[in-house]
Amino acid sequence: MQPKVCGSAEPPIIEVTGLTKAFGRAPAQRVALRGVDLSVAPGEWVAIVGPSGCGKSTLLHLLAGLDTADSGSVRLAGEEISALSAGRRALARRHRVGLVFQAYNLVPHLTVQANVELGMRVAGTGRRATRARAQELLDLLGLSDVARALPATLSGGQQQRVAIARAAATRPDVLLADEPTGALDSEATGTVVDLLRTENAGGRTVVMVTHDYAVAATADRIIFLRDGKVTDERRPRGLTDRPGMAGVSPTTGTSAAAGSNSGDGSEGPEPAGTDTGTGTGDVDLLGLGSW
Ligand SMILES: Nc1ncnc2c1ncn2[C@@H]1O[C@H](COP(=O)(O)OP(=O)(O)OP(=O)(O)O)[C@@H](O)[C@H]1O
Repeated sequence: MQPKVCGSAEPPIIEVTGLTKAFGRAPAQRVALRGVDLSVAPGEWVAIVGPSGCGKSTLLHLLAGLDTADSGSVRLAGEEISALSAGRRALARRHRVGLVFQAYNLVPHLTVQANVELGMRVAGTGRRATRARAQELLDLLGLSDVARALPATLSGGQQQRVAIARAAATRPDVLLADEPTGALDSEATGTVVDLLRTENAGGRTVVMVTHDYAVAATADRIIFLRDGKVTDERRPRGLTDRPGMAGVSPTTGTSAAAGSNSGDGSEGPEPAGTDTGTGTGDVDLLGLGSW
């Protein structure tokens, strides 16, 4: 499936206007979002990047309906979720959204497999289909060996992959992922990016927050957030030219984004020879300056 672009005839699956959010009260108030507008087309893959504390996770939480904004609107598939009660927001989320939290939020007393199956069971998916889908994701993410283990016995990277498998399991319309590769080495990062690409190709809209230049560069579009505002957006490569991350090391700098521009008018990466991303912020994959 060809990723779609905002501005296409189809209405956006996510539409955010004038979103503001602050925490606490003056003088200790922290303003997280200061009027964010964002449209995401169905089937699009968007990366949200920006410095620590600029509001990325807050935005993701509001998109998921986990929290409410002080003002502004969040429409998910045309439904104004900011106006819903917490219970109705939870229902909208359950039907449409898969969430990968920064803290994973796995259920500690359930095995890896049971965690991955959880959403499907809640949704009433049949037993055989549930097993098959869980097995497929565990295989893809290299977790089959730990299917019967409890989350606490896994490494951080393994737990992160379980969280991703759980979020993707129900084939939600929208996958929202907060730092989905934050705890992973370069090989596992490639595996997760490949999985996100597969899910995206299957029609899922993906919105991910990331600090990793190379991971951001795999998206159709990168949104830059700073001080609670969208300051820029870029298309790291042509929409018809989506080189894989498999075999590409985001930590050694041979990035997917170092491929050629497709010449379709989208904004290309820095020319070959430019240092590529490491996730440590020491080189500048897209010529973006510091985030
Ligand atoms: N529950 C909360 N209570 C108080 N302040 C909060 C809360 N959540 C976020 N903030 C504040 O809102 C601002 C934005 O936080 P947010 O977590 O959205 O940033 P971020 O860009 O995701 O950061 P990071 O990259 O470090 O995860 C920060 O100043 C943060 O301290």
